[in-house]
Amino acid sequence: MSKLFTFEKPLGMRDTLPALYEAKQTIKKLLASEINSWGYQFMDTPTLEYYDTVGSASAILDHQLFKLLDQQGKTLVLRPDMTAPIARVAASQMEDTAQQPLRLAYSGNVFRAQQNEAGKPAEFEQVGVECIGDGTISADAEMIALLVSLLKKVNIQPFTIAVGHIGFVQQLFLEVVKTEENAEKLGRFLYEKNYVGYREYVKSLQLDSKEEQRLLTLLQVRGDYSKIELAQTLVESEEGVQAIEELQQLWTMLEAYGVTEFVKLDLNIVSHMSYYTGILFEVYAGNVGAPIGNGGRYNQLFEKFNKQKPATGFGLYLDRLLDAKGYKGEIAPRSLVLFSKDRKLEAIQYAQMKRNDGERVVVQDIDGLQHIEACIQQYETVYYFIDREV
Ligand SMILES: N[C@@H](Cc1c[nH]c[nH+]1)C(=O)O
Repeated sequence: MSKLFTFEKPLGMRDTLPALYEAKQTIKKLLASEINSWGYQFMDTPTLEYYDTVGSASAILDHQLFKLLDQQGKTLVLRPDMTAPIARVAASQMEDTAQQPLRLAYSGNVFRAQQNEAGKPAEFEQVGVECIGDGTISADAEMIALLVSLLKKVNIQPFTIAVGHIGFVQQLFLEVVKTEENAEKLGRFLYEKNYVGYREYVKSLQLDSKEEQRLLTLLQVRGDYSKIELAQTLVESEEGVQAIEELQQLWTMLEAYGVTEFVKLDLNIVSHMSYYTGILFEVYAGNVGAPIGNGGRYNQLFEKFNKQKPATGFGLYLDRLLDAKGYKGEIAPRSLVLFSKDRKLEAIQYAQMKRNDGERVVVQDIDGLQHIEACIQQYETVYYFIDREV
């Protein structure tokens, strides 16, 4: 085995060096305090879950799961998202009716295997919330309003939240192409944001021109809220009409929150998570090409845990959030107390006093330094406790 190989990391795994670590901590603190102030409570779940329960409930493609065996031969997965584990806990250990709806939050690493060196991480941190047990549109609106609050808090400018409705898209597809299979194919093009492929596929279906036009017009239902009128012309079924009504109610709530300037309508959104059932959304910010966060309503996930509970939530991708902020990798300043052995006591006591005042202080024996000048330059302030000439 070559020596180089020993230093390589598995595909998609990354180290976090101090500057990035500190930047993440700072952002997480801001997010957590805002999330707390909306009454959400943070919790944690294990990194490993059973494949049969959480693994299959999480709605991530099977080949993206990291699988391993425990001592009993049961298949485990590294959690590919936080929503399914939290649903497992909520379904089995948080049943107290007085506490419903549950407002839970998390900050944790999730794992999704990558197939090639596309530079995509296979382990990444998400900060998110879940509102469990509330089926009202008010809960959907709360998600979007909370997101706006968080993005303002961490000072990300500009940002947009694109809001769609997976029920609407599915209904339209079923009304026109009739079979689940064809509907799924259409959905896959939208999920990949491959609009050219979608158009070509629609044409290949050889529908009558009115029906073809319905599917093609869907691509135009993206932009400001007035596009809802176009959406209204596309569906006939009760479920389709209900989806439109839900979006209308949502906008009324978003107006009440005063956040509509940050929101646009996008009925082309189809998520990578298959558990969404209603309103869903994606957050875009800065120059980052992929969404920095996403979420939506998932009213059927709890069936996997033998419960009936409506729920909604979202997750923010911490790395992408930092990218959007144009993070420069600066490290918070530290001071240096440099001492020679004869003055060690003085140095240690001085450093302790400074630490008590909230300063970040390194205490360093000068004999332990190979490059004194270079070291000193790393610090904003240097306190000398040295008798001899430096
Ligand atoms: N777990 C979802 C985000 C989400 C949280 N709640 C609802 N959706 C994801 O990783 O994409």
